[in-house]
Amino acid sequence: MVVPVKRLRAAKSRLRGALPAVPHEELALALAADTVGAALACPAVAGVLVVTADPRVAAAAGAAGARVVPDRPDAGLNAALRHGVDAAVTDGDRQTWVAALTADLPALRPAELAAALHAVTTGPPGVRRFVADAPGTGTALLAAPPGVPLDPRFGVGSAAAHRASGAVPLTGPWPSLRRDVDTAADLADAARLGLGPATRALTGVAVGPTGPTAPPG
Ligand SMILES: Nc1nc2c(ncn2[C@@H]2O[C@H](COP(=O)(O)OP(=O)(O)OP(=O)(O)O)[C@@H](O)[C@H]2O)c(=O)[nH]1
Ligand SMILES: C=C(OP(=O)(O)O)C(=O)O
Repeated sequence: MVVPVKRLRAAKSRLRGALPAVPHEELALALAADTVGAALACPAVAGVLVVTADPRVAAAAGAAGARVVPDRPDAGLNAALRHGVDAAVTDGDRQTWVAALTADLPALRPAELAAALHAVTTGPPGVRRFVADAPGTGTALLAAPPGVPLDPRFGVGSAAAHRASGAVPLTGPWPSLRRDVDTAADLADAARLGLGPATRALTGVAVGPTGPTAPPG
């Protein structure tokens, strides 16, 4: 599972100011930490490889148990993913699926990721599959079977681009996988689903099945 993370000072620009009391880089780091933590906790994930040029992201991901490879300078997201997949396939099991997961999924639940990956890896052979984000325009997860290039086409309108490239969209009851956080409204939606520990610590809001509650005191 390859997780790309942009340099924190440039990451999540549309989210800047969403939590006025929190430095923006801390929020971007927390989103990535919760995404990586959920992927590492998912029994269906053999290993997590983070592609980043950011030293703080690299340190946190490495400490959590991910493998880290450096980004290609200024090459962009899809080049980072191709680089990460090359590293994963070279060092890992060539008979396994590879997948890309965006690093802005702070509500991600390991069980939902496992269920999605089960759907990804069953069905007609030889086909790339993807899970769109909640609006249906972007992509949260893209996966390729053994021997098939991932051919990532992330960016604006990536769901359509992935579909046009032959990847098959999957839908299922995986709201935490689809809830990427680009804006303050997305973060509120993620909080309603239940944030991971790093992002929850920054928001100071405990979120239960009935919705957000203010912290005590
Ligand atoms: N390694 C790496 N990851 C990237 C790069 N560009 C984007 N990403 C990651 O790709 C994922 C999806 O990107 P976006 O949702 O657009 O996130 P973003 O670029 O941080 O957010 P905006 O600044 O609001 O566009 C996130 O996990 C980003 O951290 C890049 O050049 N290199
Ligand atoms: C890069 C992507 O994220 P977003 O559209 O959320 O910026 C994508 O979905 O391909």
